[in-house]
Amino acid sequence: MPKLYRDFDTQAQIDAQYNPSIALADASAPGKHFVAQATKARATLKNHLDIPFGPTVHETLDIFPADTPNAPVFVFIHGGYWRAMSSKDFSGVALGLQPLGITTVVVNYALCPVVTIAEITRQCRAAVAWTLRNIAQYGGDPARVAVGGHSAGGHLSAMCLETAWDTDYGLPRDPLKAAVLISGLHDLQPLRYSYLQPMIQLDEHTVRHYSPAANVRTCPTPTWVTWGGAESSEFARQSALYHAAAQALGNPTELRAVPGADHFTIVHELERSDSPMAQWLHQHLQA
Ligand SMILES: N[C@@H](CC(=O)c1ccccc1NC=O)C(=O)O
Repeated sequence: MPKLYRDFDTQAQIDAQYNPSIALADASAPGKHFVAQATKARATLKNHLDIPFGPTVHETLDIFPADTPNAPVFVFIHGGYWRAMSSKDFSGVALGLQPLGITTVVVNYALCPVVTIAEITRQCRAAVAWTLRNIAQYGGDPARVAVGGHSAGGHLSAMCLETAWDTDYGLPRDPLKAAVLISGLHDLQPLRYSYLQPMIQLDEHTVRHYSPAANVRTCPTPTWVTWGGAESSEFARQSALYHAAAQALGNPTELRAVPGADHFTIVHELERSDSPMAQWLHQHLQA
C-alpha cells in the first residue's frame, strides 16, 4: 500500500494523530473549561476588549493589564486549526499571568476558509507589531514583549519569530524577549491529508513557506518548545522538528514536554501562576 505521509497509509491514521478530540470521552469538555475560565477572567480582571489592530473586522485584540506600571507583556495566539475559536475563548490565559505582573494580550484573527493561513499569519504579525507600538498606552513595557500560542497558535507564534521585523515592519530585528510554542504545528505537510484539508486548503506553496520548521531564521529570542506528554507521537515530532531546525542555527530553544498534559489541559498551565509555564514566562520577562 502506498504511504500517504511518512509511516501513515490512511487519512484515518493521520486524523487519529492530529484530531486530539478523538481520544476524549467527552469531546465537549475542553471547550466548556475554556469558556468557564474565559468568563471568569473577563469578570474578575481589568480588561480592554476588541481593540482593532488592523483594518478588517476580525483583527482585534483583548488586553488584560497587570496592576503594576511598565509591565512585561505576553501576546497569546489561540488555536483551533486556523478555522475555529476566537480570542474570547482564551481570555482565561490571563488568569495565571496577571497575578505575576504580566499584561496579557489575546489576539483575534479571521478564520479559514474565508481567509488563508498566509493571511492569518499576516494578521498575527500585525497584532504583534501593534502591541510593540501601542502597549505603552496600556501600561505595558514594549521592551519586554513575549509571544506564545497553542496548537495552530503555536504555528502562528513560530511564524512571528521568523518575521523580518526590521525590513518588513521598520521595527528592531528581534523585538521579542521570549516565546513559548505550545503543541505547535511546525510541519504543515501531513495536514494536507487530514480531515482539516477541506477547511484549511493547504497547497504546496503554503506548506513550503508557512511550515515554521522549514523556515527558521537565526533569532536570539529564548524559546520554549513544548507539548503535552499525553499527546500523540506526531505532536512530539512536530515540536522536536522545530527545535532541531532552531538548534542547527544556534537559536536558544529548549525542548521540554509538560508531563501528563493532553492537547487541551496543556493550556491550563497559563491559567495557574505557579505552573512551570507561567513561571518560565515570568523569569524570561524580568527587567
Ligand atoms: N477536534 C478539534 C480540537 C482541536 O484540535 C483544537 C481545539 C481547540 C484549540 C486548538 C485545537 N487544535 C489546534 O489548533 C479540532 O478539530 O479543531
